[in-house]
Amino acid sequence: MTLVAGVDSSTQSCKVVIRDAATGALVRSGRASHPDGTEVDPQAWWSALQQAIAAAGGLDDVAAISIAGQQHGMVVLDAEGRVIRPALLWNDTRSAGAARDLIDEVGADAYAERTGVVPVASFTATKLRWLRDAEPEAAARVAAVALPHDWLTWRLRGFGPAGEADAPLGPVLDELATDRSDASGTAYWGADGYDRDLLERALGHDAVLPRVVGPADRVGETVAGVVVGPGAGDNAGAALGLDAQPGDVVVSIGTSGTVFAVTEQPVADASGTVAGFADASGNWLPLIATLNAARVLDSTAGLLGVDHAELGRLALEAEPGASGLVLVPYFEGERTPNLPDATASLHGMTLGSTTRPNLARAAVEGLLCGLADGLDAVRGQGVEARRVLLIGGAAQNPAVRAIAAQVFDAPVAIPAPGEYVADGAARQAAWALTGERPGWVVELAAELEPDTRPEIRAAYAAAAGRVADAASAASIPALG
Ligand SMILES: Nc1ncnc2c1ncn2[C@@H]1O[C@H](COP(=O)(O)OP(=O)(O)O)[C@@H](O)[C@H]1O
Ligand SMILES: O=C(CO)[C@@H](O)[C@H](O)COP(=O)(O)O
Repeated sequence: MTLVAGVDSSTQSCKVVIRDAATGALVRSGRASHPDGTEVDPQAWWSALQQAIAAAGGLDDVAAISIAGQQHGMVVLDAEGRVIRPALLWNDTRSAGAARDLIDEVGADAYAERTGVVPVASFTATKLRWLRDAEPEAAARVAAVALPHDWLTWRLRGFGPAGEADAPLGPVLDELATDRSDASGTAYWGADGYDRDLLERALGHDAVLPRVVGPADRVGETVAGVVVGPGAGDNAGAALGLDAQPGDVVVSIGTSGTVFAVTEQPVADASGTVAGFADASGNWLPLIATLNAARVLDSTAGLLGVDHAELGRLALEAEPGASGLVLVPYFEGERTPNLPDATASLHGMTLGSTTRPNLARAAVEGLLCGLADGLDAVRGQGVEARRVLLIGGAAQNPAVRAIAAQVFDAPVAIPAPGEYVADGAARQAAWALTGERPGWVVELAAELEPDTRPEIRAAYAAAAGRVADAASAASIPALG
């Protein structure tokens, strides 16, 4: 049996799956946690990757590996291959002002046309601009800019800072490599490749960027001779892992909430709502992302003093609409809509509505309504949604599944529990190894017909609209 490995180095953890290259059967798996915070030393990801590989039984009998990972994180390296400062992650909003500055200088239309995206705080370019302005000495030392999966792939192949025992090949920056999907989340890459003018505007000078290789290209080998594939951004990895087809819209509820589909044509939304990313198969991946997803439930469960199972039971005890209680869940600011400084708010509190079941339900409804707005936006770019494929940690919750069928106006299919980002990376590893895209079958655990309750989204839209109005009123300077 030929084995391949796939990795998801995500925000909260590193997951490794090892599968039979021929059938896709899961042979073994492992995971390790990542530190909390929106600023993380990449060394923690490297340690977690090694722990997760060990927990999955190691790579001695594995023929190929690919790494998918959280998108956009800024990993800056000096000329000796050392990480200059902790990486700023996709959910770090300190670069919101830098995003506005870049749009003012370049224009939203020009950004959308050149890169498929309009900068928001999540994207790498804005983090580089923040570095240039806030930490100019660090910015001046930047010799190369990588993303989390690019850097891990480089380290796995034996490159790294000079003198490190686990980096025998040293700091060869030109050996950094990536794929289209992750490059497309930088806001300095477009269909024609890197846009060096946009990189220099952001960072203040040119730098080595990872070579962008094709979806099935090998980027090299590990020191032990395991073939290494290009890797991918995590959402593109999930689309590949699910083998998403036209008509499938994937909704992922992990640390981020994302809504995306694979399309043959690129998207350029100058409003910036839908990001026109690339996918991991040579196509495109229009996507919206929210900053507040599974952790809305983590937080609400903590507040109620219950575990996820009990939170779900409570939520299903309440009526649709939670008797008027609405949670607008912008705990970490928000990206869609673009409200980086927002905080979460609870609306419709009365003596009658303020119950534990209603609060549990309002949390689930709030996070799903944000994603339903995202589904509308993705559809607005011409994407057809014949069904929603619901994945990510929170998709395991029965209340999330049932309420998804009430909030989304399309059938909801729940793939069998699995790590679809890591699975996509494993498919890519098999593709790089054999030259053929695997045809592994994805099983469904459940299929739910729409049970649409429009009152849920109507109440949410009213409350979220008030939050957006208050934010824009606060940003208008007073007269006189
Ligand atoms: N049954 C559940 N109900 C609700 N949330 C859950 C459940 N199981 C896991 N989660 C949450 O899902 C998140 C992890 O999901 P995952 O897709 O692995 O995220 P990421 O890939 O961003 O690290 C955690 O916040 C975890 O608490
Ligand atoms: O910013 C985005 C997509 O644009 C996020 O989807 C990140 O890629 C983080 O993913 P998870 O850790 O939530 O899977």
